[in-house]
Amino acid sequence: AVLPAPDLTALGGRLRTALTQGAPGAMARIDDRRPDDHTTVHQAMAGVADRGTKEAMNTTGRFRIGSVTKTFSAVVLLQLAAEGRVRLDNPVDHYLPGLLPDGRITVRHLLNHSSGLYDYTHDMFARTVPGFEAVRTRVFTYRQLLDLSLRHPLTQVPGAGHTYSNTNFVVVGLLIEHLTGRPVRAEYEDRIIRPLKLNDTFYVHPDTRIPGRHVRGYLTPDEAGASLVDATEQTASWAQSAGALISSARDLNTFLSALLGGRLLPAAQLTQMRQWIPAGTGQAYGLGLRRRDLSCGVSVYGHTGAVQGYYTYAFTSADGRRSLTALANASNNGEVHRTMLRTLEPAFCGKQAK
Ligand SMILES: C[C@@H](NC(=O)[C@@H](C)NC(=O)CCCC[C@H](NC(=O)C[NH3+])C(=O)[O-])C(=O)O
Repeated sequence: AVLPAPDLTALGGRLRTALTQGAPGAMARIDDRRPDDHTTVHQAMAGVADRGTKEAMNTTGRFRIGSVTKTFSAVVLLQLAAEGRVRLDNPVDHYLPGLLPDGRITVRHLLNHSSGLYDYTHDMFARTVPGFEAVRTRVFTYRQLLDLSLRHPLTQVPGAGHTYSNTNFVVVGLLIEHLTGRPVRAEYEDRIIRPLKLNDTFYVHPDTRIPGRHVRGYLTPDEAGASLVDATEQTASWAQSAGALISSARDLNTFLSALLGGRLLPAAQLTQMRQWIPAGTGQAYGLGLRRRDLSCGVSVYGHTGAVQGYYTYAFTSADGRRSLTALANASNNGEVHRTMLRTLEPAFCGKQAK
């Protein structure tokens, strides 16, 4: 179905609102492949990419994409499933005996966040800035992150519904490395980054630097009125296969368009990825993929990301012809998060009745 033209005025308004709510900068890029197969690129930006130099926000800089990484990890595991090297409904125990405390947890439970594994980031970041400072240069093994989770009992019976947990995609990373004998970086590069020519997309863990031209990210402390913390440099080792990729608006739009356009996974696996379980009002979760149902009746597919200093929103239409990536270089700021989610409507529903 042909979508209405994006409402760029409303989109720009949302970005400016995010600035009034505390984001140093915000931007959005829409790639729109029309029926005649010409692609139009729309861009909007506001504020600064760097509070020190006052460099203007831009849509070409690289940034930390947080949990949008989970969609990349899910694609790798689903490609392995297509190659017959893993079965989604096998228990994780079948591949990694004794790793998890409950033999009922399957590979699918990891990918749709229904395993019940406790999310260790709840403890790690209970106090936002001290928690970040304690881990920003640390390097964790997957096993250490899993051990932090296993200090807590399962939060639910495996398969009993969607309960989001970063731990699930740490185990996915462990599983990918076990099945392939290679680091997840090599699998991202060989299966996604190189084939799609994602030249702004990197997995540099545990290096703390963002390669090349990038947007600086600013963490909002819990204490009202406290100064923003420049969180640009970190190992992101607390996240790894759950959130440590670096990318750009162009590359994420290319990635999601290719994914929903059927150019990354065989049809059978894309169908599995779109097996939805409810995940809140107008939301559902598939396998490493979020679905959001917009007010105009359009559903969009992708993922959000929240890593210190960066909020990412990356979604595409059902056929992958229109993709939006929006970024605010702020985090731990609920108002900015809610405002940036409201870039989806102008991007995919166009002009709304006032
Ligand atoms: C939401 C998003 N999830 C992610 O991107 C994952 C990688 N991030 C988190 O789980 C939040 C970590 C804390 C961020 C910190 N917050 C705090 O420290 C709060 N005390 C911050 O906002 O920077 C998703 O899946 O959609």
